Amino acid sequence: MSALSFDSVTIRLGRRDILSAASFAVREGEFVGMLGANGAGKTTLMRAALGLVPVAGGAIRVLGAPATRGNPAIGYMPQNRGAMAGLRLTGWDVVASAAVGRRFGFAPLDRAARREIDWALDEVGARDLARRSIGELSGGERQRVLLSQALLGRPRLLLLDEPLISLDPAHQKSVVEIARRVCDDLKAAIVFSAHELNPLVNVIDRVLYLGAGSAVLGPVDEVVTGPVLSRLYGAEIEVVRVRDRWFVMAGDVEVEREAHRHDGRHGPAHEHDHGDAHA
Ligand SMILES: Nc1ncnc2c1ncn2[C@@H]1O[C@H](COP(=O)(O)OP(=O)(O)OP(=O)(O)O)[C@@H](O)[C@H]1O
Repeated sequence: MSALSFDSVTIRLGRRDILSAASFAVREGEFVGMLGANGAGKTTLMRAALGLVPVAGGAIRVLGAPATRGNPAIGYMPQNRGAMAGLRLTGWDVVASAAVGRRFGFAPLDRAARREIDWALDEVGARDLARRSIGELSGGERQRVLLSQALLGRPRLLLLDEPLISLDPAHQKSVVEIARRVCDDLKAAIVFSAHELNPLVNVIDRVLYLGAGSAVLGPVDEVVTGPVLSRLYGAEIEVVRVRDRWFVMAGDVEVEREAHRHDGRHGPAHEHDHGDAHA
């Protein structure tokens, strides 16, 4: 059984096919890095797995069952673009708000629920951080707290939407390493979207690349190649590897780096800030 499978899935938004008869299967317990140009459909793919975006054709299955809303087997960390900067709630309260809303009705948290929240915070090394207000944490610290929110209920599939946004390299490294540890500890499959391969390349099991309506999943050295990426980007791409760093080049432009630079990541929250961490 796969953790997440897309079987000939077409997703149409407006007049555009974001995915066009795309097929791939994420194995149970594997860590998949998801890449693709801005607008390739990474967020849409996650929202479709959550049952929030209808498919125009094909079938999505999560752990063998059709994708539906509110699936407790999925932990979801939506994109966060800084909307929490002014928030005075503690990290613990933010994580608890998911527990209250999602799994325990609106009753006060009982001891088991509180233990689960503490466990999730420990899992990402954020129990102490969570005593502080979420608005005063650094971007990397905040991402760890938000990641713990997605762990409540010990899901078998984690969908993490761009956890590295706006983080410096040191924080990127710590978030990626924590995700790897969570993957191993929980034996959960992870789909982790990102704009650049390099922060992920040494920890992921396989890579899922989106583009031109297609999705290609496989080992990094089979997917991140000139021919495959030229098809997905619809442009002549050359992949250059220097020791353990990968450079995806269109002529003399480094594609992933340019996309990141021009996508307004450092500005205020925008339409992607769905603000809803519930599956
Ligand atoms: N409700 C909608 N109606 C029409 N088009 C939409 C809708 N939602 C998203 N889109 C478009 O679908 C495409 C895929 O968007 P999506 O957010 O999934 O891409 P992404 O790969 O996550 O991009 P980014 O890397 O910029 O976050 C984009 O062109 C987006 O503008």
